[in-house]
Amino acid sequence: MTNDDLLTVSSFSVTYDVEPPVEAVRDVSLTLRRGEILGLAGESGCGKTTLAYGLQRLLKPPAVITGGTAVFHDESGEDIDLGLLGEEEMRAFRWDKASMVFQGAMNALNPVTSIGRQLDDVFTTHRRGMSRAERREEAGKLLDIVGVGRDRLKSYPHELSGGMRQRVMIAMALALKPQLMIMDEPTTALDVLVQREILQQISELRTEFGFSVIFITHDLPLLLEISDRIAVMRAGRLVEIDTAERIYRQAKDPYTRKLLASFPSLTGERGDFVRGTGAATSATQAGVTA
Ligand SMILES: Nc1ncnc2c1ncn2[C@@H]1O[C@H](COP(=O)(O)OP(=O)(O)OP(=O)(O)O)[C@@H](O)[C@H]1O
Repeated sequence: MTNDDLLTVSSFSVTYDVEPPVEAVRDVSLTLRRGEILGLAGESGCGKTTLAYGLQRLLKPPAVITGGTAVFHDESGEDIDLGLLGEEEMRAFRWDKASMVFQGAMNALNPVTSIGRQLDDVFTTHRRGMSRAERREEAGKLLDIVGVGRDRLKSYPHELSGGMRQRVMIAMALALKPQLMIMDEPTTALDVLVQREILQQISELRTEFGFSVIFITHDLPLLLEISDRIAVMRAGRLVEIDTAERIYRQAKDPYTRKLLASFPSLTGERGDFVRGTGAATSATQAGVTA
């Protein structure tokens, strides 16, 4: 392990204790680096969501973590074994150090409270020392950062489009400057253009703020665009983990190659996969996407 690592997952396993039991995550080991976007790919049902929720200790019965560890290497230098945190500590950890944006999160906003107030609540609960003016300033700044704009502080969720509401959720996830953001299909419900814009922004934000992202989707072309590395899961197991470029050009595992081949947009001309600082744009221009 080096200082560049943020999270070390070792032999992590989760079973749904139903009849017959479902071994949803089997013996998964991986290391997440500080500041990287790690894409988690694989067909529906391969265990992506279960792994993400398991790491955040958000699973409910009948799910049981049957083995393994997840250790968070905090920027303070402290190593935090997530399995050893109590419920309260884990809740604080989730806001403070590792936030989550899930599919349909935009519908999780409170419909009868303005978005400014909802952002304010995050600070009132978790940053008790902040003054009212500071909270307001910070909430406005966050709305600017995610492209909603501080003039929307007084808006209610129903006054915003789906894309705007999802951006608000991303602002909330960013509010306490976490070191990790786990995003589970955060943009699938949105229009493709809006989706791209938001992802582009997340990529820029992580460069600015230095947080890591675990990004889950079964949209492999999209992952190839935005991820630094991609982890491929199949039937609960991690079959391959490598840079997006190597996954695209020379995937080692036959299943990864099969998965790539199932996206018509990726099977045409090879060799035109370009990545730069504006990864999403360059890859799109290179014709990698659908
Ligand atoms: N509450 C549950 N009870 C029993 N089995 C479950 C439960 N939740 C999920 N599973 C099973 O666990 C396995 C992994 O599911 P999971 O949702 O983690 O996969 P996924 O890769 O995230 O799929 P998707 O992309 O469709 O969300 C699947 O076989 C699923 O049927």
